[in-house]
Amino acid sequence: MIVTIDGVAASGKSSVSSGVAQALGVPYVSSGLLYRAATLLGLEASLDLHAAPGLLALLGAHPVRLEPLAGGNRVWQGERELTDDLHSSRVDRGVSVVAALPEVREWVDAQLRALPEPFVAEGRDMGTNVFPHASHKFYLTASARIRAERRARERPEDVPAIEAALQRRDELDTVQSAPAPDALVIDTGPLDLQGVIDTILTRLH
Ligand SMILES: Nc1ncnc2c1ncn2[C@@H]1O[C@H](COP(=O)(O)OP(=O)(O)OP(=O)(O)O)[C@@H](O)[C@H]1O
Ligand SMILES: Nc1ccn([C@H]2C[C@H](O)[C@@H](COP(=O)(O)O)O2)c(=O)n1
Repeated sequence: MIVTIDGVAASGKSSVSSGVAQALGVPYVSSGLLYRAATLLGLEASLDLHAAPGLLALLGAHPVRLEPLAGGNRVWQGERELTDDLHSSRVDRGVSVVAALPEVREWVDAQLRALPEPFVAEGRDMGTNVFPHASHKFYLTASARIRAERRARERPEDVPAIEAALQRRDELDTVQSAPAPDALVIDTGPLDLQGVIDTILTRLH
């Protein structure tokens, strides 16, 4: 069984996927972390993030591994854990560029499709491109302002600045971020986190 949870930036994908996965007793897979890892490593190596060959050579020479767990994902490059370095504003600024590269998307998709079922997969195109035959598909939305207010509780930045950054990322990610025609679209604005999780669990039972 594969459950896909897609949505725009900061819509709650990771938090909701973790809650659903824990309730189901299965791992959840955060596809965005692989794009973030490629971005971080490219930045650290001072590579041109627009150029796929250098990024893929780097990823091939030092493979990145996603460890999906129900409570959260951990990302490794050899013995080095990258997880805590993947949600910086610096990575946020570069990741859409990396995620726009077809070769990098193929690299991510190959890793995701190799994972053993069952799991919950979250991202932008899990229900459309990566797992079109998933048994249950969901798509999370909320206004940019609501998403920014939620993110502001995590990061010491002001809400208008976060809102503008989220809107920029929404625009940059538009191509791969459309909901699957058979996905249930959930406006999370009126719901708290547990409310979104419960909405999904109700549909799964
Ligand atoms: N329905 C909700 N009500 C209140 N807070 C929420 C809700 N959903 C998520 N949050 C909070 O909003 C913040 C962003 O959520 P989360 O990181 O899961 O989003 P995301 O879509 O995975 O983000 P990104 O696209 O950056 O990976 C977190 O602090 C999370 O706890
Ligand atoms: N399946 C996916 C997952 C993520 N991306 C892009 C879009 C984001 O800009 C970036 C990081 O994702 P996040 O951690 O914010 O969910 O990666 C994508 O194109 N496809």
